[in-house]
Amino acid sequence: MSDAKIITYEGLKANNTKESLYVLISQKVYNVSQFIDEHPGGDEVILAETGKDATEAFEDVGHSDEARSILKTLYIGEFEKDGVLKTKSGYDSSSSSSHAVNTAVQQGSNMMYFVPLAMLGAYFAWRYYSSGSV
Ligand code: HEM
Repeated sequence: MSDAKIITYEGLKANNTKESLYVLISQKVYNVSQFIDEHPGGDEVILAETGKDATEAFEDVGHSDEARSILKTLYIGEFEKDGVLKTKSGYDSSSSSSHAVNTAVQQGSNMMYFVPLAMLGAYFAWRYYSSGSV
């Protein structure tokens, strides 16, 4: 892909009109202007990601292979290698917020152990009491 068009951070930000709406997914840039009206998930969710790195938003939804093949038809070019989005401090704040998400997920998985254990405990307590009374 040596002849791929390179889109800079500024280019990504500048193409934010109805005619050319660029989103960044996995270091590739896509023009979604023709697609947003047809998006099954609605235009707002994509509009919220234009000019930004939409990789997480796109992957979190668990888009189908069909969605990925549509994506290919919208391809514009590659995002500049050390694009500001990856290195600028502005990006750090979003990565620290994703750290918060990771922590929440870890806490969530602790709960995943706790809840079945609590239910098991409740079950044995119930068995203990009900066997005593019968
Ligand atoms: C620009 C690239 C995108 C393409 C080509 C695309 C394509 C699609 C397609 C084809 C579907 C139907 C279900 C499927 O096949 O997976 C879908 C659903 C959906 N998309 Fe996207 N999408 C894009 C970006 C996004 C972004 C950035 C978000 C942000 C959160 C998003 C949120 C959703 C949601 C929530 C649904 C589920 C809608 C529902 O089932 O009610 N999509 N998308």
